[in-house]
Amino acid sequence: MTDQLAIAVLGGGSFGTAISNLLAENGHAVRLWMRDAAQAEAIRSTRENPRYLKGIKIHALVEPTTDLAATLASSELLFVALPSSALRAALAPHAAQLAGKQLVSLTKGIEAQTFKLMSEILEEVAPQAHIGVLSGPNLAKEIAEHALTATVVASEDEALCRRVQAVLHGRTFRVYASGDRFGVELGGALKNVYAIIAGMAAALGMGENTKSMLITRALAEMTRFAVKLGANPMTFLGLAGVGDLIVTCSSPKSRNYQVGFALGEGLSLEEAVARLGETAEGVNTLKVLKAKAEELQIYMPLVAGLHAILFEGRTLAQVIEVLMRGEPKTDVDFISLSGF
Ligand SMILES: NC(=O)C1=CN([C@@H]2O[C@H](COP(=O)(O)OP(=O)(O)OC[C@H]3O[C@@H](n4cnc5c(N)ncnc54)[C@H](O)[C@@H]3O)[C@@H](O)[C@H]2O)C=CC1
Ligand SMILES: O=C(CO)COP(=O)(O)O
Repeated sequence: MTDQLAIAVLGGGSFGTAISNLLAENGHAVRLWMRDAAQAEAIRSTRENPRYLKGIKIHALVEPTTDLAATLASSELLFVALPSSALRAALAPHAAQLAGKQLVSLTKGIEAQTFKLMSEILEEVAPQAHIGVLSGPNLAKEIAEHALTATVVASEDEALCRRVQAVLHGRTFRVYASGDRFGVELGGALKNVYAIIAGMAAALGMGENTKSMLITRALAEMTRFAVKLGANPMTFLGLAGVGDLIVTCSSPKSRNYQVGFALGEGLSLEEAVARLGETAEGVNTLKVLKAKAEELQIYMPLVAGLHAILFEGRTLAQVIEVLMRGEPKTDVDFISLSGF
């Protein structure tokens, strides 16, 4: 073991499990908290998480647990990999135990009622904690299979960044640091929406020019939005911006892409989400992003188009017609909008 730091991962889904394994492979004992006792018992006895990460052996240093209070009390560094819809409700009752701890959000979503990012919720719930986020092109299954991967840890707290690098950086996983927590986190949340669009385009057999146009215009759109909210546009050229956008918009392993693909095959949104049976943050993010873009009057035609298809009864053909007929624009207008 490299040191005796007490580490926990909250959330027994595919990402929480994959990150726990990386920490354990680096020599750290990890408590992996999940709410489902049967799942914890299954992991303990079979050393696999078949529901969320089939076929991956779970390291002996990963200890599944269902006791959240004890896990928080005994850990100094906590990685939070809960769905965005669950994060606040899971942690708020335990706020007192989080003071002084290092909390790193792995969750790529936006809270529906408040438009808060997950690290902002952590900050609100635990104002005395040290807060960071981890984001990048990080498909859980590939991480678990030791595909060479890079990520970004972002925080104003340099000691937190250094500690996360120390415990997670490894033979197959590079951890870069950033001071732009907001930009890194926003990139991870926004790209999920565009992955749904990319999945639809793939199901409809659209060409490579179309896929490239979609990804590039998605980057322009999400950067324009982020700049308006005060983020540094340069962050969107990094791993947590264009890096994550590329992987999620081009891989059938992405759950958001899978939802889009199912929609493109003709399934309803409810059917597509039910068939997936895992977290696809982009559906909720689409709703809140559309409302926010309208409120702030930010031009986001791809977001508006997907929203029109999923929630306003428009057909794909109608939306494509509107998008392609829109007046010609400047290519990289979003950069010139920045104050950086
Ligand atoms: N899977 C991936 O490749 C990656 C996922 N993420 C992010 O990680 C977050 C978690 O996603 P996954 O692990 O992929 O999800 P998943 O769909 O694989 O698993 C979700 C887990 O959360 C648990 N859960 C749901 N509601 C809960 C609640 N109220 N209290 C406690 N546990 C609850 C489920 O039981 C399950 O264990 C998401 O925000 C996702 O965007 C980020 C990077 C990569
Ligand atoms: O964020 C991810 C990869 O970086 C995972 O994407 P999905 O949630 O769409 O599977």
